[in-house]
Amino acid sequence: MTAARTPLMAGNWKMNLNHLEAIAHTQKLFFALNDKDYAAVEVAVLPPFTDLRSVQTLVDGDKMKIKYGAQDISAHDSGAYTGEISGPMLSKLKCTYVAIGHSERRQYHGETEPVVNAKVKAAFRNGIVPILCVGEGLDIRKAGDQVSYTLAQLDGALEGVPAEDAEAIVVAYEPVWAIGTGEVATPEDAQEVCGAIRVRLAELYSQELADKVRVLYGGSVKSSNAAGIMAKPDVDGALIGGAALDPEEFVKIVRYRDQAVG
Ligand SMILES: O=C[C@H](O)COP(=O)(O)O
Repeated sequence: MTAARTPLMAGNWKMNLNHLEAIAHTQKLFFALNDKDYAAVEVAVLPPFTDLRSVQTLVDGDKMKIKYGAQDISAHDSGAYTGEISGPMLSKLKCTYVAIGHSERRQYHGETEPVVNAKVKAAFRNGIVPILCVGEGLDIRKAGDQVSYTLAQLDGALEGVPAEDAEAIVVAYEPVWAIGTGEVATPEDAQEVCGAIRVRLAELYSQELADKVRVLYGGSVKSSNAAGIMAKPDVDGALIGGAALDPEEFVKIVRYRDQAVG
């Protein structure tokens, strides 16, 4: 990656850790991470909605440099949408980020491209940076269509999003077959699609914008494989699931530069 893009290591806790466990977990990160870590890497956690207030209180109280965000956002800002959490609610909690279009939302909650697109716009409308998740399933990968499939998801999610918003977006390439499976994409696999995402951003907007956007890799990232993936020029960080639930392992990933490139 270029020096101009600060790497982002974001831990997606998924539906794990209640608010008491979240407090204990965040405190462990507070004691483990230091200014050198924060100078080298931006660190973020994406807890469940019910944990956000507790995490906010700790981060504010201890002046932690860790960022936090949500795992989803409603496309609507208020109203009769039972069970939804709105952008204004998340921005009131000072969320920096929100994951949008995670494959688990697409797969289990029927999120289509227009829904993902509306959520991306809702995030920007409320001053929250989307971490837009894209990536192919195993059948698509076996057919060799991973690039065209992922770029079509990117196109759909960014439809009607102006450059002044899009330049802040974070894109996470997460091949579905590598999520929670222990099956990691090779650094070359990650680079192929992350590089294609950057080329498409340049086509949709400009090279200058594409050079600013951080493209993450996600899918079975661990401390043992993070350095190899991060060595690729178009990979600017990682969206980490299972390994982010272990604070020590997460901190090792944040310190990927200390690990050997495998
Ligand atoms: O959001 C995170 C990704 O789904 C990756 O999850 P994982 O690291 O458990 O494979």
